[in-house]
Amino acid sequence: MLDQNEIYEQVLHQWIGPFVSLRSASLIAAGNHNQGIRLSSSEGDFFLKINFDHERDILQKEAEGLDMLRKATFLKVPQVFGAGRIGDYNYLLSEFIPSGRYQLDYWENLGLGLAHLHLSSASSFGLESDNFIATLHQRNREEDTWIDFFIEQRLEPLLGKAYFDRLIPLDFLKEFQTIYPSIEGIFPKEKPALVHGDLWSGNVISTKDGQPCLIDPAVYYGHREMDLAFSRLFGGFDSKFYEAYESVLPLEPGFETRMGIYNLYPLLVHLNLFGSAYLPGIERIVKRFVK
Ligand SMILES: Nc1ncnc2c1ncn2[C@@H]1O[C@H](COP(=O)(O)OP(=O)(O)OP(=O)(O)O)[C@@H](O)[C@H]1O
Repeated sequence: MLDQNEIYEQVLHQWIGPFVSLRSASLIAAGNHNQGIRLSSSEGDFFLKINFDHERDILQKEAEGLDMLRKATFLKVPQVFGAGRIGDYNYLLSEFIPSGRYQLDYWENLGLGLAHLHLSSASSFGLESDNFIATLHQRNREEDTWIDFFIEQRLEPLLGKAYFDRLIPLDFLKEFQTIYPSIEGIFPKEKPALVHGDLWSGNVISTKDGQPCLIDPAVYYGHREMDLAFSRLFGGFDSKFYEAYESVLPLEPGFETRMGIYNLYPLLVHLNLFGSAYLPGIERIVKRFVK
């Protein structure tokens, strides 16, 4: 049986070349579901993300998402070398991003770069295939309207899962669904925009040059305000980020009211992943929209 370093070296041989030799491997991130490992080699450093999911190609989908982001924005996104399975591991091998101190234009560039990303459009909301947000299956069946996509592909699957897993009672599931008609008219009509899909502060890291780098996406063509709402959920980004974004793509009036509705999705993600501590936040938003 191969030891861990031999497995890492095999991954390097497959994607970097037969000549590369591993010098060291160090665990730099032990997340909720994955491990992040810095591989130092004769060809430089690489970032290896692994998990032990036996059935699902979560990191293959993440690799595809990173590639889509890289093609659509001038922001830094790690280059992907490969993804797949070896032994029990599901892995993603990418460029290692050494970190540095934020430069003064960090937030401004992040705002401009996100706006650049959102200028990538498609003819419908969704994506050719499903992917994942953290370890949750994310449905992307294409829909012509944002409201249909948001309800059918985002809210309903996770609401149903939460009920099935006994995280919410039937009464609340029904109350939640009563708000659908009243939210129909609140979204500004916009073209589908390529979104990062999981845009919170932990998924933007600083490069050696102190510039923002996007990681860990859950991409699809959605309403661009999803990314902005999500970015405000856990503390928010610097105000320079929002100013720069709006200098390119201003928001329609009423975003503050709509924000809670968009954030029902990441809150449902958290409810399903981490449990009922996230339910009161969802209940508060739903109550505001119950007629
Ligand atoms: N390409 C990279 N180069 C260097 N470090 C990286 C790279 N990608 C991620 N990291 C580091 O690893 C950490 C975890 O990465 P990532 O968010 O992709 O993992 P995760 O398991 O999905 O995390 P979580 O469960 O917290 O969402 C990041 O916060 C960052 O510090």
